[in-house]
Amino acid sequence: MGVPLELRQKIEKVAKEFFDQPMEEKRKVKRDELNPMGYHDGEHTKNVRDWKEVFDFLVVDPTLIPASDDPDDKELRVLTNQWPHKPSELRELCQEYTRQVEKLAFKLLELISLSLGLPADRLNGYFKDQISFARFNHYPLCPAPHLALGVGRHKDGGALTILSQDDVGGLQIGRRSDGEWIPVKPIPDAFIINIGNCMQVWSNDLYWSAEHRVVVNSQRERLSIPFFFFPSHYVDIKPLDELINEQNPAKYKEFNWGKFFASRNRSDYKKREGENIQIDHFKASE
Ligand SMILES: O=C(O)CCC(=O)C(=O)O
Ligand SMILES: [Fe+2]
Repeated sequence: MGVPLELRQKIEKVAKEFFDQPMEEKRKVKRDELNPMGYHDGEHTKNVRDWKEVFDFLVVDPTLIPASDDPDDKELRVLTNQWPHKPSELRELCQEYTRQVEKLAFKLLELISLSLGLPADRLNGYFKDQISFARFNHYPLCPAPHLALGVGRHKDGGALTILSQDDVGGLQIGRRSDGEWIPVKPIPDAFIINIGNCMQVWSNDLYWSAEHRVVVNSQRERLSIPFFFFPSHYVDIKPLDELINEQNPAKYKEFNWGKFFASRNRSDYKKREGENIQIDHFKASE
């Protein structure tokens, strides 16, 4: 149940070719405030600009998400993919890649359910209208790496992230006990699996969403391809009933996934005042 190695090699190659094009070409699929899919060269994590450029594409096209993070706003927004003409094989490779990685994502979801003592398909229904997407991350050479980050510290929002990275390195994970940054060594042809916020909440902290960040360097540019496995927008996320009882009460209050996503996406897009929303906002009070 793996993703064919040849497909991974092909998608890495085509991602590099895409970023190697002149800015003029990449801007043709630039994302904007209404459509967050496509090319972007100035993401913000927690309001700090990242040293990278990205290309985002949905697994399901079109995908519906809430139009805003306002809980009273029932309006939905349609997201669609923006495919560049060049490289010409990019679109088909991206579609084949997400098909294959999605299978792996469901397999992992089922294994995690089993590991929690639940039926294998316990979580599958939450992904009926999944809003998953994949991303090419390109981290260019940075002349002053100590002054920048590829991606600032954050936790992934969804259920799982399936991350493919090249051999350059730069991903670091915050150790849970003391927060020390530990480099994640690239292992050839292996995926890195991140637990996201939704899984942490469903499992009532049995699974932990690790904080991570990406450092950059002045020697070699880097490419990574995360697949963000995200539930349907209308799913309300809370600790699973089967996992809580009087001795082990729910550690989180229920929250709506689509609204959480909309609020994170908004604050990722433009610098705005204050911190963006974190899972700790939904911690149940003791
Ligand atoms: O580039 C990486 O290794 C990780 C990127 C990341 O954390 C993200 O896109 O959420
Ligand atoms: Fe991440």
